[in-house]
Amino acid sequence: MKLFPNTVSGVVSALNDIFEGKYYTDKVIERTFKSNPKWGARDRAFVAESVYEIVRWWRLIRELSPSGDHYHLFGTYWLLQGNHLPDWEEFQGLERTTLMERHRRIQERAVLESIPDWLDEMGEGLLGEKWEKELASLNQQADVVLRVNTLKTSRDILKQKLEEQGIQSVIPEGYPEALVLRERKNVFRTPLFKEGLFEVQDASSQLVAAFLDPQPGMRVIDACAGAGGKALHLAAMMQNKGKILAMDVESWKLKNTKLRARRAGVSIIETRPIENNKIIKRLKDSADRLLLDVPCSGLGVLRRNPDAKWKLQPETLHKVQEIQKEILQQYPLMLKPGGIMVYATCSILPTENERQVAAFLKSTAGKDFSLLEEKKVLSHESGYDGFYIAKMIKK
Ligand SMILES: C[S@@+](CC[C@H](N)C(=O)[O-])C[C@H]1O[C@@H](n2cnc3c(N)ncnc32)[C@H](O)[C@@H]1O
Repeated sequence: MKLFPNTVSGVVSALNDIFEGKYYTDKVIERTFKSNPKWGARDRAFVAESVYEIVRWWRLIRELSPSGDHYHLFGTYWLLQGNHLPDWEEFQGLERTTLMERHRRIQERAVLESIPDWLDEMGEGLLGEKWEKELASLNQQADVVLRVNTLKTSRDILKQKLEEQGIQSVIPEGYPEALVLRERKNVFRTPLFKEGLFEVQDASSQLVAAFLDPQPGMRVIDACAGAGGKALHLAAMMQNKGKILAMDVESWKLKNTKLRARRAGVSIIETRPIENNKIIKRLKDSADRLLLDVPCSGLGVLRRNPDAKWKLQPETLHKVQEIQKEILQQYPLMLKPGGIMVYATCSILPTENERQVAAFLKSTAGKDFSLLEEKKVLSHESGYDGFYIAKMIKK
């Protein structure tokens, strides 16, 4: 594959923003595309994929590169992919045989799998022998998975319409509303997306709404709704009948929920920012179903967000676990007696998952709750993101 100076320069400057400027990869890519409006689909795909893969393999690439210069880092990545480098001045000093020799000498798993030492040690400590396979799986590129909007179409019809646009997909077993694309494609630009026929949502994430067993006409609270991925799924399962209160401490995210609801033809979602704890208390015993899709480390979705490896620190992990604990102490009061609550994370760490639920059930706030079912989804077992879902009932 031929390299072009303008797109390689786009990759290099994106890496600079991510690692020196500390910006998030998805935002940097978005900005890079905006400032290069003339790039075609192939250029964009090259830039996005190169940036994501270099971020994913950052530690290994740095170890193998002759210097920390971002052109050298790009060149190292390019050679590791089995490609040839052009004779550009920026790539002087890079040579395949030396690089491969260095690679062969590396023994440490944390370097080979490109992850910080502390995370590798913690993962092994918490997941034991499953960690190595999980780590390898979390380093793979994620599939693009769609969730069909059953309010507007069916999975078979959507599959057919995608095919007409040249987008091939397969139906995965065990996920009734999912379609997995055969090849990565920017589906957000299709008219089908603009018509609200689907959302992009990983297959594991699609399991969460079903756990809540929402029924048409119910009153549901999604207390950590963010941009509304699961709220939209709940609305479709409820056939757009009843009420969903989408709440979040970050009100700007809820604006996105409203936009997406409009596109999806959903009218039952009401958004409410959580400005203080009074807002929670006023909703005491008001919901038939309560979803706590809590903030987490994101360690189950490293395939999608590899920069979490480098942005996450032991202190931030501790802080997010404290927030999960607080949410579990304060929010369940919104559920009616007899109601069902789901606690979910996109993490694979027991400290964010089953241990949080066990501690809640033992606490005063959890004394009326019992665990009905729990699912620990590991990426190497499912082939999709790592997730945790616990379903509880209130007496
Ligand atoms: C995993 S994300 C939610 C994703 C969303 N449910 C979806 O499916 O698209 C967790 C959300 O919790 C929110 N959050 C953080 N602290 C919170 C708190 N104390 N109460 C409610 N929401 C909180 C974050 O702003 C974030 O949007």
